[in-house]
Amino acid sequence: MLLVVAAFIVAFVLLLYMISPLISPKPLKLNGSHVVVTGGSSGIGKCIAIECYRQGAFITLVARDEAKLLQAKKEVEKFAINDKQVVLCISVDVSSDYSQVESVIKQAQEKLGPVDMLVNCAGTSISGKFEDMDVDRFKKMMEVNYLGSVYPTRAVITTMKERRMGRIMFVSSQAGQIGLFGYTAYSPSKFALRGLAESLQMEIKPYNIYVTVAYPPDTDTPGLAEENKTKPLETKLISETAGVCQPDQVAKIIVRDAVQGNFNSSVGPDGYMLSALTCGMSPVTSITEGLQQIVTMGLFRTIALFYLGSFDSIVRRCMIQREQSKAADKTE
Ligand SMILES: NC(=O)C1=CN([C@@H]2O[C@H](COP(=O)(O)OP(=O)(O)OC[C@H]3O[C@@H](n4cnc5c(N)ncnc54)[C@H](OP(=O)(O)O)[C@@H]3O)[C@@H](O)[C@H]2O)C=CC1
Ligand SMILES: CCCCCCCCCCCCCCCC(=O)[C@@H](N)CO
Repeated sequence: MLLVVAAFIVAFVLLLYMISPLISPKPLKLNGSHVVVTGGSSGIGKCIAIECYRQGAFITLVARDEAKLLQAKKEVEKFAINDKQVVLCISVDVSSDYSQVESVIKQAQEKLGPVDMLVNCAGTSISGKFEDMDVDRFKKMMEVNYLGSVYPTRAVITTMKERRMGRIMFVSSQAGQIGLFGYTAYSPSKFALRGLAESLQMEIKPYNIYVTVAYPPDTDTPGLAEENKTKPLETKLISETAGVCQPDQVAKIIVRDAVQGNFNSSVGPDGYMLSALTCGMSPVTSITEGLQQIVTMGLFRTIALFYLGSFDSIVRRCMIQREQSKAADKTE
């Protein structure tokens, strides 16, 4: 009896692998392709641009500050692998006016050809306690991190569908998979990207366009340095769990996953567990990934309960400490 069940399971897994070419997309050739990177003048975005350039892509960097863009262009150009490659800079706010975003994308396509891969990396973060943050921060986060990804995507999608090819990448965050102390404004804007990505992927898969959502942990960038200036102690202690990564390493992983057309892109062992645990109804891009999710889900939930317990105790400890120091101040 046991043997029959085992034989069935083996046959089932073999069958899955036989149909796997139907699920796995064909890798994108970066050499000679046109990659647009929003937020390409700094941090993770700049490293993604460098990684694509090293593989022969033509790059459009999009951000607001022109001086920073020019500086980044120089850095990216050092990694040329042939003398035809070009780095184009475009200064625009991706979050404010759709018609502006549409027109700069059009300019970029006229100069470097249709966009093969769009990397939505422009974004910003703010942390703080819910009641301490200015209410307009909540709007700002949604505008930059969410609408700032909707607009460029909207501007490239029609041409991609006509060409029946392309890649769209959204840079979310581990804080887009789990809500944490201090991220009441930031996390929702990163969770929103997941909803957008899943819906869009279902629409454009028949057109051979693949969406990737990346969930990096804390990464050593100017953006993180800025965020750390006002980060609550609780947020710092909790985030330390997943450590700090280097942007070039994060970029390598993200670009590899986008090229392969993987829906999910995570960094490190915590990132891997978080992604398996929060896969929900997201699309699956390889049989191995699907099988891993099935097998590991219960185990990872068990581990997660311990993490959640330790996060709660960090929050409680910090609260008690604050109250004690407040009481001490009063008695002085
Ligand atoms: N660093 C980290 O710890 C993590 C970061 N992330 C996400 O990765 C992305 C990049 O982060 P990181 O490299 O740290 O950030 P940086 O602050 O170093 O870089 C942000 C980039 O986005 C651009 N940008 C910001 N706002 C706009 C806007 N409105 N319009 C156009 N461009 C804009 C900036 O240029 P300019 O200001 O000139 O416009 C800059 O090029 C963000 O979405 C962030 O949320 C996710 C997980 C961890
Ligand atoms: C099995 C379950 C495993 C659970 C592991 C949980 C680890 C949680 C750590 C969360 C770190 C959040 C980083 C946010 C980074 C970010 O987006 C900002 N720095 C942007 O600047």
